[in-house]
Amino acid sequence: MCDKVFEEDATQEEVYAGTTRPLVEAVLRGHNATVFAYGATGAGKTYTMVGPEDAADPGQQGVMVRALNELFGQAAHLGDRVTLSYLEIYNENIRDLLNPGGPAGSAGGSLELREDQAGGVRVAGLTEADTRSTAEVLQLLHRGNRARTVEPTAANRASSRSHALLSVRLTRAPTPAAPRALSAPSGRLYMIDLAGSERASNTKNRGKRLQEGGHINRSLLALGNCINALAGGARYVNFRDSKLTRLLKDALTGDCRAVMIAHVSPGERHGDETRNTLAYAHRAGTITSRAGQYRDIVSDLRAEISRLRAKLAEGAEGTDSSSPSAVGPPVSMPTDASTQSGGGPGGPATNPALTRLRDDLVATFREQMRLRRTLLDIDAQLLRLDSETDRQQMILSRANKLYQAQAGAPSTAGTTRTSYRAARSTRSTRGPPSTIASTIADTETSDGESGSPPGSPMRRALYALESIEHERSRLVDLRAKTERDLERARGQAARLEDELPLQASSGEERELLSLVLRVHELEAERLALQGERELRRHELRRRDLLLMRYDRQRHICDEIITRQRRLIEDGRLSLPPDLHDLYRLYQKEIHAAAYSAFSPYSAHGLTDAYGSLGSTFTADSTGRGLYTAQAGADSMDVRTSARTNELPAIRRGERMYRRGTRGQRGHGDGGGGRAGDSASRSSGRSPNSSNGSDWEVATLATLPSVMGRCTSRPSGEARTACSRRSSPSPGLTTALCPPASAASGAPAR
Ligand SMILES: Nc1ncnc2c1ncn2[C@@H]1O[C@H](COP(=O)(O)OP(=O)(O)OP(=O)(O)O)[C@@H](O)[C@H]1O
Repeated sequence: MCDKVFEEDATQEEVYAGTTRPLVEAVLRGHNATVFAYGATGAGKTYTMVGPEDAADPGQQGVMVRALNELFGQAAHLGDRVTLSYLEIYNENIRDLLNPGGPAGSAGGSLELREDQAGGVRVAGLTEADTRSTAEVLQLLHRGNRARTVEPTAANRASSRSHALLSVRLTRAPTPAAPRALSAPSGRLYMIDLAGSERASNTKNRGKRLQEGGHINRSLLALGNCINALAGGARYVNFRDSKLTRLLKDALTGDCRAVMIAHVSPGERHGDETRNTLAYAHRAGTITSRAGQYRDIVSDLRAEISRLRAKLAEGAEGTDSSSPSAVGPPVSMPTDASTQSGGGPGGPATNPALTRLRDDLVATFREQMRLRRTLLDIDAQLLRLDSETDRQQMILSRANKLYQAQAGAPSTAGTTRTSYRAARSTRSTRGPPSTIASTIADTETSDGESGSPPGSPMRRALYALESIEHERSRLVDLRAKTERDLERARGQAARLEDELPLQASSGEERELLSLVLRVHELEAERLALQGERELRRHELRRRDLLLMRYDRQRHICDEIITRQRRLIEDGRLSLPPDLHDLYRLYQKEIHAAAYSAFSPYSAHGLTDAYGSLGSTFTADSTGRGLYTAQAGADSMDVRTSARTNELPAIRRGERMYRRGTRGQRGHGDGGGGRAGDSASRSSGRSPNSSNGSDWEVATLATLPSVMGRCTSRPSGEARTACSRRSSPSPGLTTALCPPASAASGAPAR
């Protein structure tokens, strides 16, 4: 669930290094990044983000101070400009923590949110402090922290009653002191100390405190809804429900890496809050989509292009302005012949050292291209495995229920579910899939009593999951190795570029750089296209899964209605007229659907719908997933049952109708719709991409990844935290921290 968990004795430095340092590095490379502290009141969010109020010991300083120190240190070194703003949202009012009184004329210091034409949100009148001195910026931060709304509650002696948002913007300005000027775009880091979620019964808040708690919970709920929508891949996410979500829109979408540090208290009495926090963090964690990694690869490449452009522009400054455009591509793409023979971009080079350098440069960039494509390929395979895992999980949980019902063995099913959930959690921590193996062993040993019979859907799903886990850990390792190789190749290219001015005249140097730039540009376009194509495929798989899920939900609802009706009829209960009308409407609907059910499309739809339980997944030697469809229920059975058992049969008919319609719409091939769909999945092709159908496909808006930090109570209960994933994917991260009641002497909750 969490990418990293921090033990109770984890130091502030460890938590910072495990969660936020990679974000600071990303910001220095021109990305946007966000770190949130989330958790119940008193769980230690402010301690993590800010540090204790009287932190004389630098070791106690929180994430904000550490990140600012590091950013300012690097920025001063590079001559970059850093600006900072700090605000709080208290009772849905925005207050400038660097200027708590607000600008003249503001109502009680409350600032307004304004939307610009591009849909971006800004806070009117918010102070953007511009400083190059680390000491000064820390002073500003402390001043802002002192201005925050803090009140004592039963749960926390100094409870922050507001959400605090610290935003640091890094701007690369071209100055003579900054030789790498324009080498990367500007980046922004948001650091957010959310107010704690709270239960009135625990906090014993009354009056004003209770009202604050209501605002806090409402905005956290709005944030949770956005997270849920993003995690579910929704096309429309409602950020407008609270000021917090409006402000965080940029941080939650687009090219923004994010870490959520979820704070929990492992004490038993905090069980409910811990569970809620973990569920919230887990949901946030699922926003992290591998989809974001495509954009990451491409955006790194684009940053490299900007750097090369800047370098070319710098080189052009001192040369004749009538010479060929320094930034434009004066050379054509290298052909294999030209690059291999040493024939350069501008004709054969006479200087052997320069020829060698050019060949090395081209070879290094070719290697980088190859590695980037490999990364993209691995990500595509991982995406497929993610979808397949979800599918097999659904099959498993369905099969579990069936066995529970048939064998009357809730204990085994329960064990399987629990074990599998644990097994699934090994996915993110890259642990061995041993839990799945032991679950399989469990079900095997309990055969005949309550376990699943050999060859059953449950057993097949477990085996499929086991092979998926093996494949996933192989791919994750391969990805890590490829990233290391890419980093090495980048270093090698940088060294060769540094050697260029020594070996080449400025004209030759610019030509070579133009060549490299052009290669990068073409590569970026290619990768972007490839990535978007893969995202569309993923979106189609996600929608297929969603349809399966809806089918399941409808099936359960139908079952409930049928049984309730039986109860009503058997007990001769009289119905309220409106309910009676609803039943009639329902009956009409399913009858209408039943007629359509026997359309030519139905057989395919039904086979696919029911066959889902019997389909299996295997991975071939290249790691690509193969689907093997197996026969499900056949349409004759259903027609028979339609006569003998009206309600359930009609329900099935309706499902057939919907499937048939979808297949027809997607492929324009009538009854072959779903079959075509299955076939194209088997071959790894998207039905959508293959025929240019009119399906609308939404691309997931993703955060890079979610990290978590869980700190437990200082009194000896665990302090735990979750940290960022190994791969630098964009997303949200989550973490957990302890309530300070023990340390602070606040009353125990
Ligand atoms: N890891 C820790 N080590 C030592 N003390 C801690 C730790 N975590 C929290 N505390 C202490 O616990 C108390 C409560 O922590 P804090 O104020 O950070 O909680 P919070 O989650 O921000 O609560 P709220 O949401 O109510 O503002 C503080 O006195 C803090 O110093």
